[in-house]
Order: sequence, then C-alpha cells, then structure tokens
Amino acid sequence: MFTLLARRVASWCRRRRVLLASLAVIFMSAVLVFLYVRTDAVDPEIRNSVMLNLRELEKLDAEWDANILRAHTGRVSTPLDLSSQLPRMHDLMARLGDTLPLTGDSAAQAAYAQLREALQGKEQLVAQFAKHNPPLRAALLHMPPAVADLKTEISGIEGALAPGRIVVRLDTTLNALLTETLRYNIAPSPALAARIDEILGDVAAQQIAFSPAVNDKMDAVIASCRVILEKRPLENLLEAQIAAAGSDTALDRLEREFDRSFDAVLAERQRFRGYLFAYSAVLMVLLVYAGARLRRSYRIIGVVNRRLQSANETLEQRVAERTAELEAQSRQLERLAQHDSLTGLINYRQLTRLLERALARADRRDSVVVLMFIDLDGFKAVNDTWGHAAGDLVLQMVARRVQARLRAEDALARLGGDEFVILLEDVASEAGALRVARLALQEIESITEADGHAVTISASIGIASARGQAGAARGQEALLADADKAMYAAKQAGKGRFVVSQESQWLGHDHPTGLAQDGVTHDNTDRAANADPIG
Ligand SMILES: Nc1nc2c(ncn2[C@@H]2O[C@H](COP(=O)(O)OP(=O)(O)OP(=O)(O)O)[C@@H](O)[C@H]2O)c(=O)[nH]1
Repeated sequence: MFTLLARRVASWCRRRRVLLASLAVIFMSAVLVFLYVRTDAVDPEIRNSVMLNLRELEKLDAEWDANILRAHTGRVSTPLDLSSQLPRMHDLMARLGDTLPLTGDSAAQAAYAQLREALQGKEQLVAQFAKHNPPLRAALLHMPPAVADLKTEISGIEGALAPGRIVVRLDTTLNALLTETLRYNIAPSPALAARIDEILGDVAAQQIAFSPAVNDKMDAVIASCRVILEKRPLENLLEAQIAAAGSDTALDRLEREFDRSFDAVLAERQRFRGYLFAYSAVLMVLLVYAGARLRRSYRIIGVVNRRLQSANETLEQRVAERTAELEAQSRQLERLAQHDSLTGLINYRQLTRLLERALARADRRDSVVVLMFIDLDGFKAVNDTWGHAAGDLVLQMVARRVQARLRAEDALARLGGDEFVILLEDVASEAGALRVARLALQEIESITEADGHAVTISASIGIASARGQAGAARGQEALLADADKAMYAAKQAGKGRFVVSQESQWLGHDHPTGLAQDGVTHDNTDRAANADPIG
C-alpha cells in the first residue's frame, strides 16, 4: 500500500518536476521579500520626535498645573488663561497618535489611551474649576477690606448711635468672622463651616441696631462669606480631582512604554536581519549547489556528446570501410560476371555487350565489325592424356598468346570449354581480318608443351563480318551464328584452318573471296604471308 503510494508520489513528482521547481523558486522569493520587509530600517528620528513631543507635553501639563495653582491663589483671573495650553496639547496628542502605530505595541497604545483619557478628564475638571474660581476669588478679595470698612463704619458715627455693647460685640464677631473665614479658606472643614454659619447668624442678628447703609455692607460681607463657604470646598475638590486625573503619571507611563516598545521594534528588526542573513546564506549554498549540478550535467552532456561523436565517427569509418568492401566485392562480382575465371578473358555475356556496342558504332560510322569463332582442335586429347590441369594450362596459354597479338581496342573472349571469340572493330579489309586469323592460328599451334608434357593442338576458326547499318540490322546473334557456322565449316574442312562466312560484309569492292555458297576456306599453308596483326 505504502510502496504503491510512494511510487505514485514519485511518478507525480517526476512529471511535475518543473512545476515544483517553479513553485519552490516562488516560495523562496516570497520568503526573501517577507524577511526583507520585516528588516525595514526604523528612523531613529521618530524616537527623538516622540520624546520631544512627550517632553513638551509634560512641560505644558506642568504649566497648566501652575496656572491652576495661580488661579487658586488668585493670580490668574480669566478662564482663558487656564486653557491657553490646550490647542498645543491637542496638536501634540494628535502627533503622538500618528507616530505610535509604528511600534504596534498594545501596551504603548494602552498608555496613550490612558493619557488621552486623563487629559480629557482634566480638561473637563479645569473647565468646572474655571467656572467656580472667579466668584470665590472675588469673595476672597472682597471680604477682608469689606470687614475692615464695616469695622471702621461701626467705630465711627454708626457706633456712636448704636448701643456700645452691641458695637463691641459686632466688632468682635466681625473679627471672628474674618479669622474663621480665612482659616476656612485655607483648610475648610464642616465644623469650621458650622462655626462660620453661627457667626454669620450672629452678625445678621445685630443688623437691626444699624443703619440700612451699614446693613447693606453687612449683607455684602455675609454674601461673600457664603460664597467662600460654598465654593472653597468645591474648588478644593476639583483641584483634588485634577491632581487625581494623573496626567503626569500617564505621561511617564507612555514615555516608558514607548521607549520599551521602540526598543522591541529595533530588536525585532535586528532579529529579522539575522534571519535574512541566514536565509541568504542558505540560498547562496543552494545556488552554488545548483550551479555545481548544472556544471556536472553540462560536463556529462559534453562527455556523452564526445562519445557519441566518436561513436559516430567510428560508425562512419566502419560504414565507409564496409561500403568500400562491398564496392570491391561488387566490382569483383561484376568482374566475375563479365570474365572467365580461368583465363581472365571476358565471357560470353560481356562479349555480347561489347558486340552490341561495336555494331552500333559500325552503324554510325559505316565501318566493319569482324567476329572470329575459335574452337581448339585436339584439346580433348590433352585432357585425356595429361589431365585437366594440363588442359587448363593450355587454355591459359591460348588466351595469353592470342591476346598478345591483338590491338588494345580488340577483344578476346572465352565462351567456355575450348571455345574462344575474337572481336575486331573498324576492320579496313577482309585481308586484314584474315591476317589476324592466321596469327591466332599460328599462336595456338605454337603451343607444344604444357606442364612439361608435349601437346599438339590447333584451331578451327569461323570468320564473319558485319558492315554499317545492314550489319547492325541483322544483329549480334546473326553475326555469332555466322561465325559459328563458319567455324563448323572449318572443322568439316579438316580443322587447323579458318573459314570466312558467306554472309560477311566488307567495305568497298573488297568482296568475299571464294565460293558464294560455302565461304572461303584457308588452311594454314598461307599463314606465313600474313604474320602481322591488322594495322
Ligand atoms: N582442362 C579443361 N578441359 C575442359 C574445360 N572445359 C571443357 N573441357 C574439355 O574440353 C574438351 C572439349 O571437347 P572437344 O571440343 O570435343 O575436344 P577436341 O579434342 O577439341 O575435339 P574437336 O573439337 O572435335 O576437335 C572436353 O574433353 C571437355 O571435357 C576446362 O575448363 N578445362
């Protein structure tokens, strides 16, 4: 089961090798790009700018707190002074909000959110503070001079008109009111509030003894006191809440978290730079390995190519040798097909070919072709007496000697057994042909010894000729038959002679000599007069 599965997977892999290689290259490139992106450098200026923003924010927050304190002590009178830092603080917060996503750190984001919340809370509290602070400030500013003024008033004409006891008491009560109210302003408490309330009741109870003008001043003092009683704890509470908003703590935390997350980002980039370096090294190794494999493949291909080339050359050489051998064999066969193996003369087949061409040429030139059919006489006796080898020797000697008497353009063929044929072209006259016949006869009869044995042979020669168009029209078979017939006639006439066929055709007035019916018989008695070959 597993083997089958493994085979299928292997076959699939082989078939999809190119696809897999492409996917691997794409995957490796994607990893490379990913690592490169993760190692993107962080601008250190960002850190500096964030830190500068935070510092400025801290400074503005501190100034804000100082303004609140100034308002507390009455040195800032308008609500506008309390919110003068806000536009710049909003701007800085927005800038920090843009920069912080760089770190992508949740703790830094949480610290930023906390700071924003703290500042928003503080802003709301300061707004309330700004609403309550002016009446309080006004009351505090009003009260001491108003009390002093009242005291002056009652110590003058008004005091003279009122009972002395009441004037003294009011003066004491006003002193107590001023003292207790100022104490309350510094450290408000319910007990002190109850005491001031009691004093105010006492002041109000003594109003009856004074004029309406004094009463108005007393009402104003009472009103300022009431404002202080109401607003002081409220302002203190708001100040406490402003302090508890924790903007400074949030700022510290954000600075800490940003620093830490920025370091973490740098460390991560550094880490990915390490990965990228290691990955690049692995890729380099793979590249070198692939290069080596490629080089090896090229080397193998080169070796295979050289071997193939060498094999090809060897094959070509063998083919050339074999072709040469076959051509030689073919030539040999051709030669064997055209020649007689014993004498080396052309055979009957080749003779007929030459004869055909010779007749065609004679046709064109109106020349004469002569054919001499030679059959040895007494050859059987040589065989019978001295054996076949001696006979062969005789046949070879006949071939050699007769051939030696012919021109290069003449042909001598052996038809088989003891039969030979001479083919002559462009024969000028019958006399010339007869001369050749005589010479052949002479050469044959000159053979008297073979292989150390005495032999006596002769030949019967039949001569036939064909001239020009008429000869060609009769054809080679007719000429051969004429020569054969003439040879037979020579045999009949007693052998050792030649007979010219009566069908022979010669040039001009050179007609066949002798009998028109039987042809001319020539014995060997006149051969001495015709010792030369045809000229
Ligand atoms: N040695 C040898 N003998 C051959 C060859 N071919 C044929 N013969 C022999 O040649 C002889 C030819 O016979 P004939 O032509 O009758 O012999 P002959 O004595 O010349 O008689 P006539 O032609 O009548 O004069 C035969 O004995 C054949 O066996 C050959 O290649 N070599």
